[in-house]
Amino acid sequence: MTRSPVTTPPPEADQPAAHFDAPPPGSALGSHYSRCFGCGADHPTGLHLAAVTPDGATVEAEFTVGEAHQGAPMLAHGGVLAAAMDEIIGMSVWLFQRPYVTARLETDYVRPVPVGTTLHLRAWCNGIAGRKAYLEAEGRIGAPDGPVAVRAAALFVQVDMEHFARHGDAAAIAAEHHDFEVNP
Ligand SMILES: CCCCCCCCCC(=O)SCCNC(=O)CCNC(=O)[C@H](O)C(C)(C)COP(=O)(O)OP(=O)(O)OC[C@H]1O[C@@H](n2cnc3c(N)ncnc32)[C@H](O)[C@@H]1OP(=O)(O)O
Repeated sequence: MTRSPVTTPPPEADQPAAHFDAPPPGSALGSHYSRCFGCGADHPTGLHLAAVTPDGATVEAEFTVGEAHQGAPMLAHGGVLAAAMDEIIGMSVWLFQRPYVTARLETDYVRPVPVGTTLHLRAWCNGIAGRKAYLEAEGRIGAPDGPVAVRAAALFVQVDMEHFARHGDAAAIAAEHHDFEVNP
């Protein structure tokens, strides 16, 4: 992965550890918002990613590129692929049971991804320093050990729930959302 210093954990970063209340190994993570473009079941044209954590430390999901996702003829749009990477990384910080948002997302496009391809997405955290989480993801063609098509590195920053309540409906967020434990 070509990564800038912004998405590289500093030497003093802590090793990430899942929250005691995080989804256990082998379980599905569910959607963080039903109308989310990345994971919401109610989004009419979204990516509909459904992530699982096989081990409590990484998350995985599959994304099949459809005709609605084209950039060049019969090839996936780079922005859609970046959205998929953002989403799978966003799901991986769920393991910490704290609200984070993307501050920076860096993406390497390694191979073209034709319509009809199933990308196997995987994300994990490389370190946490204060409010900052340093994360990475990859998308492989056709199988979990298939050729890498996309890589991403990201800096996510922890926020409080007010961040979302300022623009969304606070009651609706509370009704469908996990109760994040901000001070475990
Ligand atoms: C209901 C639950 C829903 C769950 C949501 C899942 C989301 C899925 C992923 C997404 O798509 S999120 C949507 C896209 N992202 C955004 O809309 C975030 C927009 N940006 C912001 O809201 C603010 O800029 C941000 C919260 C990221 C930071 O603002 P703050 O005022 O809270 O913090 P500050 O600016 O002091 O930055 C904190 C630290 O992060 C660093 N930082 C922030 N943004 C950075 C950046 N872009 N690049 C590099 N460093 C950055 C900043 O330098 C600083 O470092 P130090 O602590 O070392 O001084």
